[in-house]
Amino acid sequence: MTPELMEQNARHAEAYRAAHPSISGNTESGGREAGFSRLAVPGEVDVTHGRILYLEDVSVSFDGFKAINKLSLDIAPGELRCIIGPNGAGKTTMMDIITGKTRPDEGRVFFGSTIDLLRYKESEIAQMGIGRKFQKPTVFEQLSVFENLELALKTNKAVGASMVFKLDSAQSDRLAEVLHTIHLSECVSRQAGFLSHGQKQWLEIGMLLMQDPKLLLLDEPVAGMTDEETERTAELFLSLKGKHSLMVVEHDMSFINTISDIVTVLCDGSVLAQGTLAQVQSDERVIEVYLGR
Ligand SMILES: Nc1ncnc2c1ncn2[C@@H]1O[C@H](COP(=O)(O)OP(=O)(O)OP(=O)(O)O)[C@@H](O)[C@H]1O
Repeated sequence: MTPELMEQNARHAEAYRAAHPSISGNTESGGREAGFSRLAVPGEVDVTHGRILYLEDVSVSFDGFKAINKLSLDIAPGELRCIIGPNGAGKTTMMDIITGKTRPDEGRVFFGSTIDLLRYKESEIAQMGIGRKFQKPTVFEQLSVFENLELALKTNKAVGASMVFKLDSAQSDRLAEVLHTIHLSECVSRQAGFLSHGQKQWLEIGMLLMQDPKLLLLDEPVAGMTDEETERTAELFLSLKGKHSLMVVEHDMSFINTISDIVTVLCDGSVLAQGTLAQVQSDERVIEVYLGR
């Protein structure tokens, strides 16, 4: 992480806090005011109440063990929310619930103000515009960067199951834009199997971006990356926020420091603390369970 990049985001966070004085370490709503607010349009996610994602009193147990325990959390449109917490805190399970992989025993999970995610299947939730990136990159190693991105469009229902697939000009433009965003314009013909670990992660993020997701859930995106790749990933995420909403689970505090506005600390399946990184880092409870003394 260069000092310039950290400084740049520190300035950004400062400006953000100045513009949103209601954000404090203890707000349940976190960065609710952080993003843009749009009028409700039929077929679009209704974010007129300033929330793209809303979880209320969500619980799930596995064999009697409460992995998620009355978890309440919300995210503003365009926000980049960082989630930290000790191993077993429930971070992955929370993402499983949002994406429909795991059904909670109780609670409410809404996408915007009107879409009750608990009524939909995992595939339907993905189609709605919630993209998920798991820790390990899962690109098609035999295919080129271009073909991987093209394939991401083919999986979009709107394209249909046509055997002969040709990009229209809008799709070509989108692909070029995504290539640029993920810093892979120069590797467009390279076979994905020959990319570095970081480049594979960016390619997979690019595949999600091809479908223009409204919300991106990213699980430990910089694990295994070099310092330079981590830095470029920070730049990438900062460039995505505002256009997309992002939820990033990470353990790398330097990375979190560079990208975060609001950090939510999960512990024992619920929110232990929330605020700027500096606020949660000085919270005795967080130091006790996660950051160490
Ligand atoms: N399908 C399952 N069956 C049984 N227990 C589970 C299941 N999924 C998760 N758990 C348990 O729930 C708790 C929360 O797990 P989860 O993977 O969500 O934590 P996490 O915060 O993502 O941890 P890490 O940082 O290690 O990835 C853990 O104790 C885990 O063992």
